[in-house]
Amino acid sequence: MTAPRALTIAGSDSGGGAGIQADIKTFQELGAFGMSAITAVTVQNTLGVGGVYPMTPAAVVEQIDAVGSDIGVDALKTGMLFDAAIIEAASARIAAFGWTNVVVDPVMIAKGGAELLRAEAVEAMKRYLLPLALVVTPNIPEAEALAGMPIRTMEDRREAARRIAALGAKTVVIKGGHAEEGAEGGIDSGAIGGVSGAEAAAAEGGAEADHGRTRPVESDAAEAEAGRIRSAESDTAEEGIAMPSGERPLEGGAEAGHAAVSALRADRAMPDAARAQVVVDLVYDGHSFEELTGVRIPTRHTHGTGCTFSAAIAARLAAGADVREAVRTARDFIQAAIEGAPELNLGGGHGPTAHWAYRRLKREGR
Ligand SMILES: Nc1ncnc2c1ncn2[C@@H]1O[C@H](COP(=O)(O)OP(=O)(O)O)[C@@H](O)[C@H]1O
Ligand SMILES: Cc1ncc(COP(=O)(O)OP(=O)(O)O)c(N)n1
Repeated sequence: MTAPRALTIAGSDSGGGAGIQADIKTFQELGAFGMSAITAVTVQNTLGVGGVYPMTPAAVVEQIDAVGSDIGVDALKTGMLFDAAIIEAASARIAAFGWTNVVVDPVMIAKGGAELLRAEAVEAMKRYLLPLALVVTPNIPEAEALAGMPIRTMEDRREAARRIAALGAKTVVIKGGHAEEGAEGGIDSGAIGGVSGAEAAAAEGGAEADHGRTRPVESDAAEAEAGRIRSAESDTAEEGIAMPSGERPLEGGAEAGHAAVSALRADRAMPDAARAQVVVDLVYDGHSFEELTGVRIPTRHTHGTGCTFSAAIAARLAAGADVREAVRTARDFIQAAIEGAPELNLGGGHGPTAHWAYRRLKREGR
């Protein structure tokens, strides 16, 4: 019996908040032994990306082969892959090793605007990598690029998830960090608007941490029978908001955010301003949708959130969790990490998240 083994194929972030560094920290926090195949070295801090030095595809392959042939891999994630040649080479090795616990974070553009994937490489990602993905975790701009459509509403998000699943990914998680949930007309049909760093910074300090964390919004017929608010059992059925079994209002802290998340589950009629206080990740397994809702933390310290989220999924898969459990744990992990970010207080720009926060909450029994 070996320890859970997790590999990241991604870029290095000298600032330590994203990329390989975030992945290895996350693996460690969740009890997986972390390994890396570095695709590019970025010159990066909280203020942005100052340079990108890609590896050759052969060097990436050698790293993958070195760990795959000796140590072994229970789950892997991909992050910044930079160009089509690296995507094609890495995909070929993943397929050759027969690895199936594959989490693809289709990193394209850093929050500061730097290009981490060449635009022409999107086609290679769709062709070579997505068919190998057990889970793919695009943010909204990435989902737009992969699905080839704009995303303004939750129904758009569902359609984009269907299109991305059709490319071969078994589970699609369209993350909501870039969305202002239900800014118009509700979470199910409302427009999705970008949240700028400046807006987030302006709002910072407006709410303290929520320790209630992720509340799944199920879409399944059994839940409906149990008297949930609304449900959908499949892609074709009505999809909507339902209250998970045993659900109680969130407790303690971030009162406005709590109220928004609770209202979202209990009553679809709520002010737009309140809806903007939730963050929703949409999960699609090819059959049904699930919405994971959490309190939106008003902070600019979200550097590396996508890397951390996907690494947490991979770590849990490496330990034997199923996809559903892995994604939920990852959502809780990133929520805790963002809540803990202000205590780090690092850098003058978009600061990193606190990778140890989830473990600390667990240790405290929360
Ligand atoms: N302000 C926030 N408050 C709570 N969770 C957030 C916030 N911003 C992002 N997240 C969560 O972090 C994860 C990464 O989301 P996102 O920021 O959309 O990805 P990326 O870093 O790839 O752009 C998702 O689970 C999302 O729900
Ligand atoms: C080396 C490297 N890889 C990925 C990213 C992007 O990280 P992500 O979590 O998607 O979000 P931001 O860091 O851009 O906020 C990165 N910056 N560097």
